[in-house]
Amino acid sequence: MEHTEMVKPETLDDLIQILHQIFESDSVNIEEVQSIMEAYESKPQEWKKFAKFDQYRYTRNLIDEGNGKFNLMILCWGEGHGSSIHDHTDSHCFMKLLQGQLKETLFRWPDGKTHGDMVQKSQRVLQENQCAYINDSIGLHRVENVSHTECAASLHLYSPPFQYCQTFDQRTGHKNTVKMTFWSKYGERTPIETTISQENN
Ligand SMILES: N[C@@H](CS(=O)O)C(=O)O
Ligand SMILES: [Fe+2]
Repeated sequence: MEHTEMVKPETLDDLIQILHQIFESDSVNIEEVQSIMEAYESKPQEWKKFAKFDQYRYTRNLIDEGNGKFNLMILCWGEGHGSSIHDHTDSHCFMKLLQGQLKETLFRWPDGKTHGDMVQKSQRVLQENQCAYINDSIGLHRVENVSHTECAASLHLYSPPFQYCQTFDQRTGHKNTVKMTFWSKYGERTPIETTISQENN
């Protein structure tokens, strides 16, 4: 078994550098990535240049393209913002809380036969610095900042990177394919004309 030394990332730059090393290998060790991301202690001054909020919905802000192996981004959740129920296009999804709290609700994939409400599997509240993991074999999820007074920020790593996902109607299980866009890249707001496509919320 390949063995990578578990070093604690002292800064966000450190974390990014370690992630680059880990993803040089063709196989992803889920526990390793999860514990490295969890070990980074969030310091807002290191990531605030990427964290751009919108009044109306959560934003996706690209930080790093991981040599084509992964996309690393900060998602910014205003008070009451949430995602739709969605899948992760057969990728690994790691999600680390940088600030605030997020409620994650897991759902079963609709089986195409039964009608009506989608089946909820579990629910949890993710705390600062915690790192969650999901993929399509675990299920679907919805993520929400249920606070009416605090915003939240989360660091997401997707491998391999993807641009489209499926969203689901909780009442019927019907699905739609949506293009996911970036509100900003490398700290710069994405030009308006490229953000006209539908977003995942
Ligand atoms: N997977 C979602 C965020 S979340 O709700 O996990 C996205 O990338 O936009
Ligand atoms: Fe997600």
